[in-house]
Order: sequence, then C-alpha cells, then structure tokens
Amino acid sequence: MPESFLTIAALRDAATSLWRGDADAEAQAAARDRILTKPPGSLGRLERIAQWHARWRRGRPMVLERIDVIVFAGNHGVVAQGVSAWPSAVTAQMVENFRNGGAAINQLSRVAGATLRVVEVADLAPTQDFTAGPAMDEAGFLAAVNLGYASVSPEADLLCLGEMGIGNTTVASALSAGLFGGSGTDWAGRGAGIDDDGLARKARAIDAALSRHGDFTSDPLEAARRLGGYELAAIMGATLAARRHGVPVLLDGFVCTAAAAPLARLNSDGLDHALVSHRSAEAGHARLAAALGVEPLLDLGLRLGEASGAALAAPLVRAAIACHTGMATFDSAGVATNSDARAS
Ligand SMILES: O=C(O)c1ccc[n+]([C@@H]2O[C@H](COP(=O)([O-])O)[C@@H](O)[C@H]2O)c1
Ligand SMILES: Cc1cc2nc[nH]c2cc1C
Repeated sequence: MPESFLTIAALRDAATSLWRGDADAEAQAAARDRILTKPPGSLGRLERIAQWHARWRRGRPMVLERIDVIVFAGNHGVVAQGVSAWPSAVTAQMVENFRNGGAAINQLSRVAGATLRVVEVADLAPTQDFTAGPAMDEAGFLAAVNLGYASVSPEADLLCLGEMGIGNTTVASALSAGLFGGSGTDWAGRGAGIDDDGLARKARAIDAALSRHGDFTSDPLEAARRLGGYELAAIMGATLAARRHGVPVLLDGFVCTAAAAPLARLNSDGLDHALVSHRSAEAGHARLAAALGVEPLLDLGLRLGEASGAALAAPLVRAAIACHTGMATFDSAGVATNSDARAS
C-alpha cells in the first residue's frame, strides 16, 4: 500500500481492503479474562477494551507506554453563512494557545501521560462554502487525507484524535446527514454556542448543502470531499493509517466521529479499531453514534472538541490493560474458582 494516495481510486482501494485485526489475540485475551481473580465479566466494559486493544495491536505487547494525541485544525468557508458564534480567526488563535500550553487539551494530555501534537491542515486556508460548491477539490481533499495519514506514528500504543475548526459542527452535521440521511434540523446543534437565529441559519445551510450535493453522497468519499473539511479529511486519513499500523484509536466527539464515519460507510468494520471516547453534548452526536451502532465510553456533558474526550478516556484503556496484564489468575493466587469452572 502506498504511504500517500495520488488518486481517490487509490484511497478507495486502501479503505476497502483493510486488515481485519488479530482474532486469535482477541480470543486469547478473552480466555485470560476468564481466569483472572474476579467473577467472570465483573470488570464490565474494561474487559472488552483490553480484548479490543489486543486485537488491533498487530501482535505487539499489550502496553500503553506511548499515547499520542493529535489535534487537526482547519477552517471552513460555510462560516460566511453565519453558522458559528465565533470568527474563523479563533482557529489560528487556539492553535497558538495549544502550542503555548494554555488549552484544556494541554492539561488533559498531561494528565493522561500523552504527547500532544497540533497539525494545521491546508495552512488553515478555508474550504469553499459548501452551500455554493464542493468544500474541496480532489487535490485538496487528497492532500488533507495524506497529511493526516502521514501524521500517525506506528510507534504509538494508542492514538487520540481531535480537531479545532470554527464552523466545523455545521460541517460534521452536513456530512452526517449526507452519509446517514436526515435534514438540517435533525443534525444541527449549538456547536461552540450559537443562538436560536444562528441555529436556524445552520440548519438552512446544511439543507442547502444537501440539496446541492445530495445526488453524490451515496459515495462516502465524495460525501467527505463535498460536505467535509480539511481537518475532517485529515482525521479520516489518520484513522486509516492507524488501522494499517496496528494503532488502536480513540475518537473525540461529534466532529471527530463524523470525520471518521466515511470509513464505516465504505466497510461495515471500517472503524472497529476505533472507539468513540465520549458522547458529546452536541445534538448530533448521539444520533451519529446510534447510526454507527457504537456506544461511547464516557458521557460527561463535554462539547469542547480538541481531543478532550479522547484524552480523558485514555486512562480507561490504561486501566483495562493494567488489570488484564497485571492481575493474578485463580491458579497463581490460590483462589478457588466458582462452581461452573469446577464442573468443567
Ligand atoms: O466535537 C464536538 O463534539 C464539538 C462540539 C461542540 C463544539 N466543538 C468545537 O467547537 C468548534 C466548532 O463549533 P462551531 O459552533 O464553530 O461549529 C470546533 O473548534 C470544535 O472543536 C466540538
Ligand atoms: C474558545 C474555543 C476553544 C475551542 N476548542 C475547541 N474548539 C473551540 C472553540 C472555541 C470558540
């Protein structure tokens, strides 16, 4: 597989011929879970998280020494429709804030023991307003996908993905509607705090985009190019690279999940190596998680973006792996097994 995609066809080939994970490693992890000193299943979802990590690690040891957080930043032409409470200039200002250590994600990355990197996509140039034409041309779309793809280190044990981009909850809503159906009012939420009039403008902009591009959105990559954005394309590229490199992924909130969703539309298991870290308070996220058939790990009422939920969920993965690898077995600890186990 090439390390960068020169054509949409090459990207489509890669996204539809995915590595399907190490089923034996997952089964071995599940078998170990049954002999650890606890009632079977009593660590609940932590057990499934450890098994998931085992499946998607490409045979490497189950450790969590290196956690990478990547925040992709981009700007959006649709902001001209009055869909955000904030000016586009805030995207670059927040990137500077990330670099100076002043944002929430700086603190949350530190607490998680993770390394944060910020990637400006397309040098923060805005996409075209998608109510007037496709958000990106093919070259711009592929460049953003390739930048995201190249940003992933195969050395990471876990990758937390997030974004920063004024206007991108409108983009995520339009893309979700394009991929899964529904209207502007179904998907639009208040993003970074838009008022009632702004919310109505947002729904109208999404509907205008759907009527302009709706004939093309049965192709998930065409939906991503026409209704997406640069940082969303980069997140999709990074998620694809992580699959290839055997790096399990934590996706952040609504925008990040929508960005990766085309991979699930191209392949029913296209996002199986990625967990949705939290259910964002942004209106569309619960709908999107349901459409994808996934249950987010946390529900803390966050609606920040910038990988905040992903960084918060990383310690859960750390805890799952610590229990899985560090606990004693019934045998080694001399603890009696239950009646079912004795009978078999
Ligand atoms: O991803 C989410 O769940 C999410 C929910 C609400 C807001 N955001 C962040 O807010 C910004 C977009 O908000 P808006 O209103 O400008 O579309 C962008 O920088 C996102 O990171 C992100
Ligand atoms: C201040 C601010 C910080 C953010 N972080 C992620 N998205 C954001 C949007 C705004 C407006």
